[in-house]
Amino acid sequence: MRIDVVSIFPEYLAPLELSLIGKARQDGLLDLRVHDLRDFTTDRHRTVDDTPYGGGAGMVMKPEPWAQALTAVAAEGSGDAAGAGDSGDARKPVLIVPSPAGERFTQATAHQLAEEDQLVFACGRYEGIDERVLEWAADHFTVRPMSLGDYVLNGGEVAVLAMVEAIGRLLPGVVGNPESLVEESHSDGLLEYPVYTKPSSWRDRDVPAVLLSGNHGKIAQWRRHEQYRRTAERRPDLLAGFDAGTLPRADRTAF
Ligand SMILES: Nc1nc2cc(Br)ccc2s1
Repeated sequence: MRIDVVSIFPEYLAPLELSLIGKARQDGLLDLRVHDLRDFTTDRHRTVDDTPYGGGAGMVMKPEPWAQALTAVAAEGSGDAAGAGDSGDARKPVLIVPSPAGERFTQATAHQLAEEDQLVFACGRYEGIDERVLEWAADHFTVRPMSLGDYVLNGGEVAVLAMVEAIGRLLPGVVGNPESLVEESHSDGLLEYPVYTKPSSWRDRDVPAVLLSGNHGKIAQWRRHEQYRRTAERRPDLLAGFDAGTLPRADRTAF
């Protein structure tokens, strides 16, 4: 997979050189490139913003630098994709625009995006990007404004760090033990169960006895119960679409 990130603060994306994602890049499992939007300006001041039509506070990101940057990264990516296979049927790259006004990014979204050939992340700043950029981009990209939650940041970079990690860790070979991707929060519609390690008694708090029993059937049942209990307590909204029939019988009406 190829990922391009366009930002006026490319150094914000430096954490993507570390840890699992950094190693995936070194191992050639992920081709991630960060671009400075100002490199696509043409004036001596490398201007990327201007005042909003209709008035109001703050500044809006100018359209032309974005069009230049997105055209460049799409062209680079299509060259890679064409090289990847003789079919030449590379899909349009996906343009992900972090925004409080976007669709909700979930674990399901991460799995879906991990299947794409190229992702391009456009990091807005100020009051946002001129809307005509997203309209224009629809001819060249699948455009997806994306929200991590109902709060406002100062720019899209922090959201991109989170999404790239959530997507990158799903790529083949990135996580050492793929099994660890299976029992995670949201992987089966529920929150994950609590985990424990040595010592079995710590500051007068004991590990649940079932986990020391060696009875794998009971352990699996206890873990499922805990997933459901936690989800009912912390995220009842997730239970709306959940099939309780997959629960141990005693749990089906317990909450
Ligand atoms: N939650 C989010 N807030 C923001 C703010 C700006 Br400015 C750009 C992107 C995002 S995503």
